[in-house]
Amino acid sequence: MQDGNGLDHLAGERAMAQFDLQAMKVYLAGGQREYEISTKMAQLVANDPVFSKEDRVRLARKDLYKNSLRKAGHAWKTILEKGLSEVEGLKLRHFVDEPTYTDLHWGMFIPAIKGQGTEEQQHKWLPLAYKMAIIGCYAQTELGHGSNVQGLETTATFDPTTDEFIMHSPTVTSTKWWPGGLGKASTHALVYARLITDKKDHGIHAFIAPIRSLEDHTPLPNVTVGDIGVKFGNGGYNTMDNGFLRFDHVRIPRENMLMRLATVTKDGKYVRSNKPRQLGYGAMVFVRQGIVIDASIYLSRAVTIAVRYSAVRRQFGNKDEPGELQVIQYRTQQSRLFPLLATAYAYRAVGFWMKSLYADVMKRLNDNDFSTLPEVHACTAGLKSITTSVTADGIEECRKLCGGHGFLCASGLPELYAAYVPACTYEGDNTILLLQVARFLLKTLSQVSKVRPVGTAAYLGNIKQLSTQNCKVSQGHDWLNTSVLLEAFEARSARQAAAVALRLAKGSGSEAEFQENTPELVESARAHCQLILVSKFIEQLQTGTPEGIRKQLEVLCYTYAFSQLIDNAGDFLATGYVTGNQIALAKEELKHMFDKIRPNAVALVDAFDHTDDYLGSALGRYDGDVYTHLYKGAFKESLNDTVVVDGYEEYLKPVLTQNLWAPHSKL
Ligand SMILES: CC/C=C\C/C=C\C/C=C\C/C=C\C/C=C\C/C=C/C(=O)SCCNC(=O)CCNC(=O)[C@H](O)C(C)(C)COP(=O)(O)OP(=O)(O)OC[C@H]1O[C@@H](n2cnc3c(N)ncnc32)[C@H](O)[C@@H]1OP(=O)(O)O
Ligand SMILES: Cc1cc2nc3c(=O)[nH]c(=O)nc-3n(C[C@H](O)[C@H](O)[C@H](O)COP(=O)(O)OP(=O)(O)OC[C@H]3O[C@@H](n4cnc5c(N)ncnc54)[C@H](O)[C@@H]3O)c2cc1C
Repeated sequence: MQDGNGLDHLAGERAMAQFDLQAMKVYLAGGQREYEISTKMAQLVANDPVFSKEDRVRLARKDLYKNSLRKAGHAWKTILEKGLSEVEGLKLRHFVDEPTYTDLHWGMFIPAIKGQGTEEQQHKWLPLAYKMAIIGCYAQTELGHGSNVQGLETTATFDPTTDEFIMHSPTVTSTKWWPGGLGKASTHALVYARLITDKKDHGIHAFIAPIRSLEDHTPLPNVTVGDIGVKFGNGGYNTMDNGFLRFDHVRIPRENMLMRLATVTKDGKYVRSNKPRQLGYGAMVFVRQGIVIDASIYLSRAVTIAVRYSAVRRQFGNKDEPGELQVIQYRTQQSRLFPLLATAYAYRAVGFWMKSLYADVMKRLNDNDFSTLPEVHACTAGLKSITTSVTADGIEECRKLCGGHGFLCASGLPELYAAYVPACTYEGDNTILLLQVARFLLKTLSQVSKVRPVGTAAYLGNIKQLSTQNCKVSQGHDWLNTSVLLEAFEARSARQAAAVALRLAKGSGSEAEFQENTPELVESARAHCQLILVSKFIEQLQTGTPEGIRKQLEVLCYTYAFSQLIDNAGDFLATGYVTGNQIALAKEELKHMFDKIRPNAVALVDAFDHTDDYLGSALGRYDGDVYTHLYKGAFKESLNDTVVVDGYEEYLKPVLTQNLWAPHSKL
């Protein structure tokens, strides 16, 4: 979508494209309707001055937060006034492009009530939440515990004499700490606390606690609440009011405990339902599945900036060609940049698949079928972990790929990184999540002779064959076969998992031995997730991709798979499945893929359809007019508000005119 001044410095690049750009845009948007909604919402946001992102990195925290409240309020008003649908509203929020309290309200508070509330409770709370008459957050993490949910200390003690729970924060470490939207905006918190009835601790359950007055927004009696402070980077995640919260024996009605998974009766009896307690983690699973597509979006933004800039930027040259070379011509630039481009495409395809996986498990849960829950948990946890780690590192790599100018906030990359990098921690620390995948793999392997693995773990059913047969590639083009590639990833993953499982099986089964093997367990989980990513990219590509884009997607798919193979060559070699020579052949094939991407590179990032407003980058502009806009941008810098800097009289002038230190100088 062009919104520059008409002069297209990248026109030559675009003329080289060999695929149907429009069809690719529609594919990446997830369909024609999604594409149209996206286009409409992007324009709506770009044309509304309230949503301007200008100066965000220069604002002081108070102003930044107030402006973010203004935008969130305006977004809600726009949704209501224009009668936007849910999908349109979500897209509008997406283009407003800053973390805010409504994310937690819609993304976690409401899903948790839906998943854990009884019908009666949903009836009571959801209408209020849907019209935003209350604002909710998800208050799970505490100062002392985040990953270890079972270690949370906040208590909810039932008092049968008044039919109430007493919410209490018994220690400093029990202070709720981090929940987004809690600090300043929320009126209600979904609090995870230890349920205690008749002195018995039943473990962690969810409660809806009112925390601020609906009259004047002041904290309710005996509630201490506020913002935890400035976070990493300028702008970035600082638009969010991550908060702290303490209760001092605060009473809430018994009905405020979400009772779909367990109930407390009026006389204080605790009754568990026959549903798995892990459903209490449902809101996390929901967000984790959404994070995969989100990773693709963030990575594609960074890659769009780096590809366009690399096509504009010229350095050095060679005696065979006149003028200087575009840096995108350099093999080293291509070998750092094109795999990231392919990764953004891979995550988009896998993100679409995740949505269908999630829809399927929700349907099953409604029918009381819990059989696929462990696999879905492993998939969402594992792919959340891998995709956020790679994306955060990928954004930083794109910054470096843009040289010095990438370090300027005008490139858009520092703020993008600051906003994105906490995704490696929230919704589950990435190592903790890989350990969950590893536990799932160990369990699957331990039962493999009795229970045939299904879904993404099905390949483990062929463990014998995968452990004995080696890769048959003898020439480069042998790698250009998706079955050959898939088998390589399956064999590597199966062998890594089997090796660590065997080592553990030979031991005493102690927790210490498990701990000793956690680095290998994490590596085997990563191998399993990389297999899922490669296999689902291939699968998506083979199911109904339009003709005009299939070839390019194939090139990207091979690029992704080869670069994964090469980046993890050590693991592949250590399993004995491939030889050094086979890896070398894959490297050559990867270079051929780079040659195929090169003429399409700019069009492939155009296909993500990020507007200039959304990208917010002088380097990634659609028209490639980088230097004019970097130069113009410098005049927006507040230090340049005056020609002579504020501070000259007090601090510069004495240095320049009084020669204060000169008599003592040895120079
Ligand atoms: C940017 C967002 C992008 C897109 C999202 C799209 C839409 C949503 C829109 C907006 C969202 C808005 C904003 C998001 C941004 C930030 C918000 C951040 C929020 C948070 O961070 S909330 C707090 C998150 N906290 C965690 O993730 C904690 C991590 N810890 C855990 O998950 C658990 O404690 C852990 C590590 C799994 C251990 O739990 P526990 O001790 O209870 O279990 P065990 O280890 O004993 O395991 C028991 C058993 O249960 C299985 N299991 C564990 N978890 C799950 C699960 N979630 N589902 C199913 N099953 C689970 C486990 O495997 C064991 O099985 P086994 O007995 O071995 O068979
Ligand atoms: C921006 C942001 C927004 C957030 N929003 C929310 C929110 O809305 N609601 C909410 O409730 N929470 C929220 N959180 C909290 C977040 O979910 C937790 O920070 C996260 O789950 C990690 O937990 P932790 O901080 O306790 O890390 P820790 O578990 O203390 O991790 C510290 C280190 O120890 C390692 N480690 C810990 N245990 C093990 C182990 N068993 N084996 C090996 N290594 C281990 C980890 O890998 C990590 O390297 C947010 C956090 C951030 C940064």
